[in-house]
Amino acid sequence: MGVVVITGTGTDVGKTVVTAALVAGALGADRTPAVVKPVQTGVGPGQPGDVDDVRRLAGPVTVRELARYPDPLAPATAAARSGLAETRPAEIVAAVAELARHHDPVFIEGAGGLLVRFDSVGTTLADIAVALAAPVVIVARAGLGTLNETALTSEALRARALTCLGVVIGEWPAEPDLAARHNLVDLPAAAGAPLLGVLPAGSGALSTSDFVLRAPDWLHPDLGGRAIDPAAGLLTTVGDRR
Ligand SMILES: Nc1ncnc2c1ncn2[C@@H]1O[C@H](COP(=O)(O)OP(=O)(O)OP(=O)(O)O)[C@@H](O)[C@H]1O
Ligand SMILES: C[C@H](N)[C@H](N)CCCCCC(=O)O
Ligand SMILES: [Mg+2]
Repeated sequence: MGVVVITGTGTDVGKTVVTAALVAGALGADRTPAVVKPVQTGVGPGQPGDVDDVRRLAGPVTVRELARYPDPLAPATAAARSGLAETRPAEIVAAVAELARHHDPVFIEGAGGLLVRFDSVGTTLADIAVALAAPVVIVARAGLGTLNETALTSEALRARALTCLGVVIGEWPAEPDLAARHNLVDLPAAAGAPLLGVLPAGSGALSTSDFVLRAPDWLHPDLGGRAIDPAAGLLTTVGDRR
């Protein structure tokens, strides 16, 4: 699998929970995953960041957080306000390359969506993916509005000749509305890539043992899971429109 970039259609879409599920799948398949969060914002010193959430859900796994800025903002802005040095892309690429010597896969979780700026030069997660020639997973919302957000993200990947492995829905509601149900069918078309996972709402609050046990059922084998069609059990509810 190598290095895989986990982006999202925005912030709070479930990238961290999805990353934890990917780690659980990889550990279950006797792989040696690691997770890099190049820049963590919105978290103060000593508070748990995204990589700590990954370990809380998926269990012990090698993680690296390269920089942290407390304001809940884009990394470039949060770095500028903090007065701390911003994080250079070469530093991120080098840290990932070093981890990839002993870990497979290495997941990189961005901050917010694909084109959020990491530094004052305008470096984005897309630039990091290009530098590492890494494929990308898009984490998307379930409901109304996700088709456009996902298509925009996918188009930005294509414009950079980046490979989109597929889309994962970060939080599938217990009672999906009409838009969410149809999005199971429409998201792959919007993305030009398959739907490779659906995480149920509440999965982020599971215990480690339950999360690890269940995670493979949310993901396609291409992402280390065992669900041939992650939407299969949910698709039966789409019938009421047609
Ligand atoms: N499947 C899920 N089950 C339960 N809670 C979820 C799920 N997906 C997301 N959440 C919750 O939604 C919020 C956002 O999730 P998450 O932190 O994974 O977003 P993110 O895309 O990683 O955001 P960021 O850009 O800050 O990294 C969190 O409060 C998380 O607990
Ligand atoms: C603070 C938040 N949870 C993320 N870490 C950063 C999200 C930046 C989003 C910027 C934007 O797209 O407007
Ligand atoms: Mg996150």
